[in-house]
Amino acid sequence: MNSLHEVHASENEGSDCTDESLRKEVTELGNHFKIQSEGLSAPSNNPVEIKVSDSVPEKNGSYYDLPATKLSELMKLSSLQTASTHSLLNVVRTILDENIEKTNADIPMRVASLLKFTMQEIEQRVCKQSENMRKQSSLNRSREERYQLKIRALETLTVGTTEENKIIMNQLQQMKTKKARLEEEKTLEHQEALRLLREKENYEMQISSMEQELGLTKKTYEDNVVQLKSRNQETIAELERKIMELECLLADSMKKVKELEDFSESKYMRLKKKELGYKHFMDSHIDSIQDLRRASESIKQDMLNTKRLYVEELFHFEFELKGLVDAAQNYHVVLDENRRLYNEVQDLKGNIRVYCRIRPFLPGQSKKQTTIDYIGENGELVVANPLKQGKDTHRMFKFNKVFGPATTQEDVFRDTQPLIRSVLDGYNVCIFAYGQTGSGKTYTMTGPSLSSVENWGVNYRALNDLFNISQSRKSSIAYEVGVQMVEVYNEQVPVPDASMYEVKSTADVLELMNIGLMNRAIGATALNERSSRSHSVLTVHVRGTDLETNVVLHGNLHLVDLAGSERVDRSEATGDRLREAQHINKSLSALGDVIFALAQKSPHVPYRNSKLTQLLQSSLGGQAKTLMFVQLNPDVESYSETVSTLKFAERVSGVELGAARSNKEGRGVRELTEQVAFLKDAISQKDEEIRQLRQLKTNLNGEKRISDLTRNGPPSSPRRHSLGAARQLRRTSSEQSSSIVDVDNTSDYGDKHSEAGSQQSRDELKHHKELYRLSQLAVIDVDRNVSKEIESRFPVADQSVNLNDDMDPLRFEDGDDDERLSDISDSVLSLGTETDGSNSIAEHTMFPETPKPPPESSEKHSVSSKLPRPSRKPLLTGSSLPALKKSSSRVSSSKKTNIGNSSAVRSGK
Ligand SMILES: Nc1ncnc2c1ncn2[C@@H]1O[C@H](COP(=O)(O)OP(=O)(O)OP(=O)(O)O)[C@@H](O)[C@H]1O
Repeated sequence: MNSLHEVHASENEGSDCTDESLRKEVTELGNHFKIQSEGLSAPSNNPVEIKVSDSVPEKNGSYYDLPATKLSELMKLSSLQTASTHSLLNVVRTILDENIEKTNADIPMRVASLLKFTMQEIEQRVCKQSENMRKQSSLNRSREERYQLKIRALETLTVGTTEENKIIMNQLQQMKTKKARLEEEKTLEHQEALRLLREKENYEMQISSMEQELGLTKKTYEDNVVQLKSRNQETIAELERKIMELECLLADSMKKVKELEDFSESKYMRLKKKELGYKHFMDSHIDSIQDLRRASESIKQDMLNTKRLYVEELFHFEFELKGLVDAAQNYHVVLDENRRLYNEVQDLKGNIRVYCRIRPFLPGQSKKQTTIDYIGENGELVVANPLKQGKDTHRMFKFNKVFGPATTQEDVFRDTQPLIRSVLDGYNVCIFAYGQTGSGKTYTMTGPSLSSVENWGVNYRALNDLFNISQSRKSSIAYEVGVQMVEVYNEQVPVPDASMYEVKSTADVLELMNIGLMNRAIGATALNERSSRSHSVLTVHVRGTDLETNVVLHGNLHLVDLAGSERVDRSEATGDRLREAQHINKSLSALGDVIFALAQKSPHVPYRNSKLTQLLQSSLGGQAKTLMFVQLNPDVESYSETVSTLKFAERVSGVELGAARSNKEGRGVRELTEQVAFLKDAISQKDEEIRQLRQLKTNLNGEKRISDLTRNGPPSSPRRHSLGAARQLRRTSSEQSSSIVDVDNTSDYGDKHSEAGSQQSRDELKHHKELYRLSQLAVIDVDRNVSKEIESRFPVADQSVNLNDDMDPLRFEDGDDDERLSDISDSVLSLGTETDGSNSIAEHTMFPETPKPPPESSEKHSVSSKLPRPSRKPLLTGSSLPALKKSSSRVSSSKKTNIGNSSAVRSGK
């Protein structure tokens, strides 16, 4: 090749310098390729190739065992630098293999494996590269040859024509370009070779670091081994020492066991001895225990006996205690029973019941001091004056019942109800409220307002109750309930002919009461804004007929709301109020006198002293059941009034009226009625005889008779005349919506009004009186109520008896003692007198006067009027209410103009 280059160089010498330099380059390139190809692809042929077997041991030797100096020598050898890659890699692989074999540690092994793997890879790549380069080199050689051929051909041609030279030059130029390209490729390959060399260096560095690591690991391992060995020796020494110790301990223990065995042996011996001692002791004590057990058994037995006795005792105590508890529990029952029995005794004795009610302080009076100190459950009441000190400041009273300030209207009525209901059994009942002004009489009797049922007072509740019960009993007893309301104002007595209103429903009752309330005289005083200035009497007449036996019963209920007593200095009354107060006080002191007389069982009871006592006469003196509500104002300023009221009430509670009797008319009455009918026939016969005699006398006397008639009026008795006059009065008052007292009856018993008549008339009168007395006595003998039956059979006689009944709305029956009878008649007389006097009879009735039946012939009157009979007042029904209101409002207006002085009545007198 060199020769070829030289040939080419010589051939090209002198042609031109460009060709020369080109040729040079081609030659250099060819040399380079040669060197390359020789170095890489044929190491064995390389003359400078290092024979590895020359310098390092073959497989039977070891790089590992080589000393460091030898290794550095090898590294310094220039032959290594020129050695083939394959040889070097073989060296690396050998070293690694050796390292792996020599070291046991895992990590160097793995690293070595990795290194080996990498080396294989490098080797493959290097081989591949070498192959490529060899191919390239052979390709280049073939190309070069072709080029040489071409160059020669071209040189040959150059010799030819210039043109050809030019062409060749062009071709040469092309070749130069190609050459430049090839040089570039060569540069690239060179760079690649450099890169590979660098990689190789890197790998070598890695290998050296790994070697270092391996060295370190080995060192550590060796250190560890040394440490372990020293530790092992220490442990062995320690164990040996411990074994020695344990052997010592074992020897000690053996010694101790021996000692313990000796000790336990001796102890066992001692215990054995003790056991024997105890056994003896036990044996000696068992006997004593047996004795004790026996003693305990007997004590136990004693205890059981004691216990049994104790239980029996307890049981006995329990029984007795139970009895006591029962007795204690029944205490209140017994108390109630006692109270009931006491009431029954009172009933039998006919005592006036007294209920005391204390009103609460009114709104605005809360700061006032109370006089009520104690209210007992059994009617005890203690009052005290908190303003006075001392031991006698407390006063105790006892009544049938005391209602405290918190008592409701319903509570009050509940305790009154049985009394009221007895009216339906034919008893006469009177309930009146007494107390100083403003103490709550109207509140108890009427209630503060009718708007709510809770406020209803005794009156409404009583009427409602009676009405309801009468309705519920209507299948067995047919009841007629009539109501009458009168008012006594300024000592003026009620109208005798006040009509009765038949109650058909509760609504009727309410309407009637409202009318009554509207008409009541009230006025404002310092003690009560709405002070009642009159005594109000609500009378309920009940007539019941037993539908089976035909027994008829009559009962009257009088509900009286008295005007309040008052100290005029406190009530600050003047003018009309003062006059009213005087009348009220006068009537109430008269009531006190009557009560005093009754309590003393005095033979004379001064009923006549006031119209009020006349009104209450039959309730206080008859055989009625009477209840008084004593109303108290708790205010300390009313202390003196309270005490005097309570004293009065105490006196009232001591009044014995006698056992009340039911007004039943049974078979006996009917028999008597027949007797009366017989008497009536006899009287008729006598009358007929008298008439005939009178006729005969008239015929005989002629002129004289006519003059007598002119002077003395028609041939009638003075009584008849009296009746006629009375009827005339009645008619007059009837026209003026008022009525007047028929004084007929007064001539029967008294002589104050007997007129001077003929002797004949006197005889006649005497005769009639005798007949009446006979019939009356007969009636009284059997049953006092028979008089009513008699009266019912003699319609004409009604007028005369009506007089008494109407005069005295509270009259239930005739008095049974002469004094009382005389009182009644006297009172009637007084009334009769008063009709002509300044004290006119006030007509406070709210009932319109019902027209009286036309007077019968004088003849008939003259006979039938000989016997009295009760009034047959026409009963109004619900449909009459408008008329009632009309009448009532008229009366009301008359009061407004001149209260208490009925002008109508006055004008009629
Ligand atoms: N139990 C009570 N509970 C609440 N307020 C009552 C009670 N009793 C009375 N009052 C009130 O006391 C005031 C006086 O009562 P009431 O008019 O009934 O007395 P009175 O005795 O009838 O008086 P007078 O004799 O002057 O007519 C009224 O305002 C009434 O509402």
